[in-house]
Amino acid sequence: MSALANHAFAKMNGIGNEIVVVDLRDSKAGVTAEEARAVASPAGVPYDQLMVLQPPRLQGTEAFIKIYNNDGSESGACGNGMRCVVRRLFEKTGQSAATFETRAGLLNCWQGPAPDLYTIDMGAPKFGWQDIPLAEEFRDTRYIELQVGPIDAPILHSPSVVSMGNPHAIFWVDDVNAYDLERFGPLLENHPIFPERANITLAHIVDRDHITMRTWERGAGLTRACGSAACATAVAAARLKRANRTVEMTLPGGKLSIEWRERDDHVLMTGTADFEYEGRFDPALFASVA
Ligand SMILES: N[C@H](CCC[C@H](N)C(=O)O)C(=O)O
Repeated sequence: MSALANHAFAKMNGIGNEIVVVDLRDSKAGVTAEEARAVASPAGVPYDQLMVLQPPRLQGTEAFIKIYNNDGSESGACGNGMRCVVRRLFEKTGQSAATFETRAGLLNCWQGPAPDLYTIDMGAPKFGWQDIPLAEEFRDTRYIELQVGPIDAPILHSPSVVSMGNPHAIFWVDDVNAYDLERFGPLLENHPIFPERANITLAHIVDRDHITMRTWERGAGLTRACGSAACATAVAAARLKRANRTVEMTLPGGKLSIEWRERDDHVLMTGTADFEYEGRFDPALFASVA
């Protein structure tokens, strides 16, 4: 039987990014892609990302976290999901700081500057074409050659690309709502230039301190917020010298503050996390899962 049958979960969201948190630290079991998809089914607890806490592998960490998209694929990073995990831990233990391990490395997290704010150190961005990864060499990833639409009149073109532990492409536009992201998102997410697919963001630099954005997520589709995309966008804008290293990001679901710290190149993301409800998974969800 699935380890998730009757297991407790928490439904949360990070500025509208739908998150389910499952604590499997007391179990040897992991979650398969099939189980992750079963949870995401309409009869389950639909989510953008499923955050699974597994027993810590390294001393000084709270847990090893596996991050699933609702299509069952795994991601190395999920900024909004991390704030949800952190809020839940802090509320249960009274801690105000914690370190977690994910596929992309160690993440330090702490209570933000107000009681409802949480800060995640998302680590250093990577810009090398092999790091994103891209399928072919681009020396300068501040803009890469990629477009959708007619060759002589592209609708979207020349994105910046960044890895935040997961792949991001950011298209700079004047109005993030003027494009049919639901149509272009899947084409760009699955473009052969991105061998591991990519999260696709439309971003508008309002001024040096403020950016508006919308994201089509790899493996999850349109979401109300993508924290790692907010980090990637802030970094890409600063790299182009079009924004400051500390910026406020406006996403469909709310706001995030991003600081790309000079001292160590790390990206700090601060925002809220909301608890919605908790429950136990219906075993029937996993009936057809091996
Ligand atoms: N919503 C998440 C990102 C999920 C990333 C995922 N879509 C991928 O890279 O596969 C965030 O807040 O950072």
